[in-house]
Amino acid sequence: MSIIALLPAAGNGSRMGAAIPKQYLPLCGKTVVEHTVAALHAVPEIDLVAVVISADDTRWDELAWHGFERLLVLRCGGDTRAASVCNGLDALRAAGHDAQSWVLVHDAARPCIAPELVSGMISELADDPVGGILAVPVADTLKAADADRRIAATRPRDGLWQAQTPQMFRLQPLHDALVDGMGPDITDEASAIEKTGQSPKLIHGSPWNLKVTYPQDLHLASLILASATIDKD
Ligand SMILES: Nc1ccn([C@@H]2O[C@H](COP(=O)(O)OP(=O)(O)OP(=O)(O)O)[C@@H](O)[C@H]2O)c(=O)n1
Ligand SMILES: C[C@](O)(CO)[C@H](O)COP(=O)(O)O
Repeated sequence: MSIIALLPAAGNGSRMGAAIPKQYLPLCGKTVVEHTVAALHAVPEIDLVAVVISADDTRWDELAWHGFERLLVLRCGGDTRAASVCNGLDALRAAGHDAQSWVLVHDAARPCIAPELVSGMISELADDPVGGILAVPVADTLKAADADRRIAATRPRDGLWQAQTPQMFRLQPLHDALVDGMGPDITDEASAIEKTGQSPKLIHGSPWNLKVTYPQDLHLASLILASATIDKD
């Protein structure tokens, strides 16, 4: 049974407000997506790194991908992240990948993921009947805002976690959950699985595994990657 990383990379990055999709923005000498692909490709347990890009993506082919012998590009991005993931799962099944293959869906916009964190996740979930996600417990006090951006209420944070990626589920069950549950409330793979009545496992992630969403996130990601390089030296 193979273990596949599936990277949705077909977004427009509207919240970043850049002239190009954020996955192609420069970060520490490469592009965001190159860092993410390199990190997942460095996980020894992963047999294939499949990247979902838009059918009209013109930037992917400008990058140098030699040396990534387990890399597959799927030009089947959809109108939403969930649609891109679903299309990618369809393509993997059509290519003959086993329905029970483990698939780790990871945002291309999370370039600081540590390969050892992914290996630990794979080991912890290897025999899990459902699958699970990387996440971090909420550490800040949570406030609900009113229309005037004033505090309307304080929300209890006990037991709350912030979901990250990878999110690891079996190929066909994840595909079917996404197809059956597709809607604006499905912002990650786990929410589709939860809709089927199953409870994915929470695996401790890292605050460094941030999603590059706004301009300040790119600066933070560069500091994280630079410090990771220093730690390795
Ligand atoms: N139709 C989409 C939308 C998003 N994604 C991918 O899903 C990941 C997380 O989504 P998000 O951070 O929301 O990226 P964007 O949709 O590009 O950003 P925004 O919502 O600000 O437009 C990103 O790697 C993005 O490329 C995708 O593959 N297909
Ligand atoms: C999947 C995710 O990264 C988990 O936190 C998040 O839901 C993606 O949200 P986005 O609005 O598509 O970036």
